[in-house]
This record gives sequence, C-alpha cells and structure tokens, in this order.
Amino acid sequence: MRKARREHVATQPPSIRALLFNRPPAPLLDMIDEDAVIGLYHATADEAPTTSYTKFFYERGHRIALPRFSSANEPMTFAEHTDPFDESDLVAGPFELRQPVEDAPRLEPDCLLIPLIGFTATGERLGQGGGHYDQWLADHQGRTKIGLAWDVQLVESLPIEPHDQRLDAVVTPTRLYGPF
Ligand SMILES: Nc1nc2c(c(=O)[nH]1)N(C=O)[C@@H](CNc1ccc(C(=O)N[C@@H](CCC(=O)O)C(=O)O)cc1)CN2
Ligand SMILES: Nc1ncnc2c1ncn2[C@@H]1O[C@H](COP(=O)(O)OP(=O)(O)OP(=O)(O)O)[C@@H](O)[C@H]1O
Repeated sequence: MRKARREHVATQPPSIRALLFNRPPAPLLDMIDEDAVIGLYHATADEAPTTSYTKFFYERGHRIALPRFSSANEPMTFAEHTDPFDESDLVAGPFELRQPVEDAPRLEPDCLLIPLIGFTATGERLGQGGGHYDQWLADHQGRTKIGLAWDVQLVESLPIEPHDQRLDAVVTPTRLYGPF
C-alpha cells in the first residue's frame, strides 16, 4: 500500500497536485466547531498534502497543533504551530518529519486531520504501525477524526484490531467518505 501511494504520487503532474487539498469541502467544515483546535500533520512527499489546509484553518482563526514524538516507540503528543507560512517554529524530528520546537506549548486538538496508509469506505484506518494515533485517540475520547488520503489508498478491507480507532470521515481529491 505504501508502494501504491508512492506510484500514484509519482505519476501525478505537480501542476495538478498543487490544486488538490486546497480547501476543506463544506460538509467537512460543518463537522468542525468554530473554536476547535485543529490537529494537522506535516506531510511527507507521498502523504496527502496539508500546507493549504493548515493555512486555511489558521486564517479562519483556529489554533493549530502538530504531532511531536521522539521515537516510533514513544507516545505522540501535540504542540502548537504558530507560523504556518514560514514554518520557522518547526524542527526536524524522527523519520525526517518536521515537528514543533521543544519550547512550543503542548496543545490538545479537538479535531484531527490524520495521515494514513490505507482506509476503507466505512472509515477503518491503517497507519504507519507505531500506534501513535490509536493510542492518543484512546487517551483523548470524543475528538473529531478525519482521514486525508489519495483515492488509491481505498481498500476493500483491513486487518482491524480492537485498539484501532475508526475515522469519522475521509477526504480524498474526488470524494468525502462519511460523516459516519
Ligand atoms: N506526516 C506524518 N506525521 C506523523 C505521522 C504520520 O503518519 N505522518 N504519525 C503517525 O502515526 C506519527 C509518527 N509516527 C510514525 C511511526 C512510524 C514511522 C515509520 O516507521 N516510518 C518508516 C517507514 C516509512 C515508509 O516506508 O514510508 C521510516 O520512515 O523508515 C513513521 C512515523 C506522528 N507524525
Ligand atoms: N490504546 C492503545 N494503548 C496502548 N497501546 C496501543 C494502543 N493502540 C495501539 N497500541 C499499540 O500500537 C501498536 C501498533 O498499532 P497499529 O499497527 O494499529 O498502528 P497504526 O494505526 O497503524 O499506526 P498510527 O496510529 O501510529 O498511524 C499496537 O500493536 C499496540 O501495541
């Protein structure tokens, strides 16, 4: 599934990619309170891009939180991201993922836009395998959980376990799955 994602992104013209994930679709915004803290992620080259959504939510007056972790085995926390235009408050973390600087205050998102490897049409999610999001969401119930994905990441079924957290919706460039 990582390979399918990589090959999909590799065949996509950059001029097209720049148009995708530009603004959250209206039904998605209906799921998000005006004063919600929004948890985003700093996308890798193959993940659904987040730079436009981050600026959009920031300009709409939301506080932005990004994940921070020290290794695949350590739990993830979120910290505030205050400079989505220049990203001067981010530093390189594990796996080349950029994350908030050490003195950025912790901030717990109400609504999370979540990266994934694969998803089903009913909101099941496969992540990187670190359990970071599953664990955080188990410890912080009642949050709005929205997956961001390319269409090729849709699969018929996933090997779901009891700890896996189901998404409330998934956004792709062509569709909104949910809200469930
Ligand atoms: N952009 C982004 N940030 C994120 C996540 C994510 O999936 N995407 N996470 C989601 O939980 C957390 C980080 N958790 C991670 C857990 C494991 C690996 C990992 O094993 N990476 C391997 C394989 C990468 C690949 O083949 O594509 C590596 O980089 O070697 C990466 C991140 C928080 N931040
Ligand atoms: N609520 C939890 N409490 C403790 N450990 C957990 C919890 N949820 C997941 N884990 C641990 O994380 C491991 C990896 O989970 P899983 O493979 O489902 O992660 P993932 O959803 O693919 O990754 P991620 O959420 O980081 O993107 C599990 O085998 C389990 O040991």
